[in-house]
Amino acid sequence: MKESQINQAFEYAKARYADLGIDVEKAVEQLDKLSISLHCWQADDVAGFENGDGELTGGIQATGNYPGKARSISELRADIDKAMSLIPGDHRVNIHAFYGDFGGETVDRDQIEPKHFQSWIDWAKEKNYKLDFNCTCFSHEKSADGFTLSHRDPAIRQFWIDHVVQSRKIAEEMGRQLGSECIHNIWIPDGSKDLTVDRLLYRKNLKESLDQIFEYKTNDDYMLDSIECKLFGIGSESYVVGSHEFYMGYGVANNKMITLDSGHFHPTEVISDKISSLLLFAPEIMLHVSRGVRWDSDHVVILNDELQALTQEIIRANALDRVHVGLDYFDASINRIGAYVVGVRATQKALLQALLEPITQLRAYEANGQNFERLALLEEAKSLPWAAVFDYYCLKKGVIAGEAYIADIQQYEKEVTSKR
Ligand SMILES: C[C@H](O)[C@H](O)[C@@H](O)C(=O)CO
Ligand SMILES: [Mn+2]
Repeated sequence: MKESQINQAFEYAKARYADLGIDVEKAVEQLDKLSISLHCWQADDVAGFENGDGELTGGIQATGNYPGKARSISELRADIDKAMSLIPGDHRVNIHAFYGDFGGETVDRDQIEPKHFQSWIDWAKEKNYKLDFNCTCFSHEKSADGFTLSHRDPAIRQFWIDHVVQSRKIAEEMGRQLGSECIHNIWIPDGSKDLTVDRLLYRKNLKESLDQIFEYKTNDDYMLDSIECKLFGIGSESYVVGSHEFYMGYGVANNKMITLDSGHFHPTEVISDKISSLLLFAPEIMLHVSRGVRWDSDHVVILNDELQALTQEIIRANALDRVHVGLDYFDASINRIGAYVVGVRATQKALLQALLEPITQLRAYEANGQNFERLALLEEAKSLPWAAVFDYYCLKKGVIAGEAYIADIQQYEKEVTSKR
């Protein structure tokens, strides 16, 4: 796309949106302030760097064997840098605890410390990224029977409690050094393949473990806690301890942020409609935007109806300061850098569309009971020239606009990832 074409299309878009009373420049400014948290685990199929051949467990699976996955911290960082170069704006990187820089040492999960993540912090500082963090309660011998923080054995529970406390300290240090609150997310795989009779016992254990974890007080200026539910996993089809009701109850009772992962609910259940409810009861929301296809399959995020509904709900609720947008998928069947870029750009496009929505008029129609008019304008808004505004935003940020980024990723594949 030629620069002149982009500018010309933008001028038309600006005028078209102005007809509807929408300030396109303001929407671009707002979009530019929206940081998306890029999950580090797409680049290496959730392998981590504790030990090279560790099996991925916890009921999640990265399917596919596309060549070129990152095999080391430096390869992973280079891939993220490449993806970031094709995404307009300043963003965050979301790291799991088993991605520590352990320098060849064996450091068990309950022993991890901020020093094992200093090189991540230094890299983030240099590249102007902010960081988010997660404890890793899977892919470990002490989670092999499917239970961690809710385990029947108090010694195993204590091991995972210690791990999560250490992880929260690391998150706090990341936030302190980078000057931006690091969100620490707790997701655990605990659950059973088949009918479980002592459901209350495990949930009681989990509640007590969380209480103990949060007894360690962190500085809210540096880190924020979030808790993530799930409906089922592979091998935990019948029972998951940390269900939606469990964490919603815990979060509301204890003033904790709730993480909503689009893949963690019934196949036809959407998270977009949960936002306006949760905002009334929970302090903040973290989103793990994913795309489940038939199950929590973690497909690459695309600009589909649910992504649009999700961003509309955030913008309509004026909740950009309380809803944090992160991605969570791991597709090992396609170019992994491409997977990042497609997912983040789709999320940005959805946010932009939502920012450009003729909301004042839509609200007026709704208040007057003019439901045909509301429906018609919602339909018309879908084909307004928002794509021209996104191309302009890319141009303004010095990032390739349109599909031309495909060739750039192909080049990186030829020169870098195909040689791994
Ligand atoms: C790597 C995990 O997928 C991630 O931490 C967690 O958020 C999840 O969604 C598990 O299904
Ligand atoms: Mn998730």
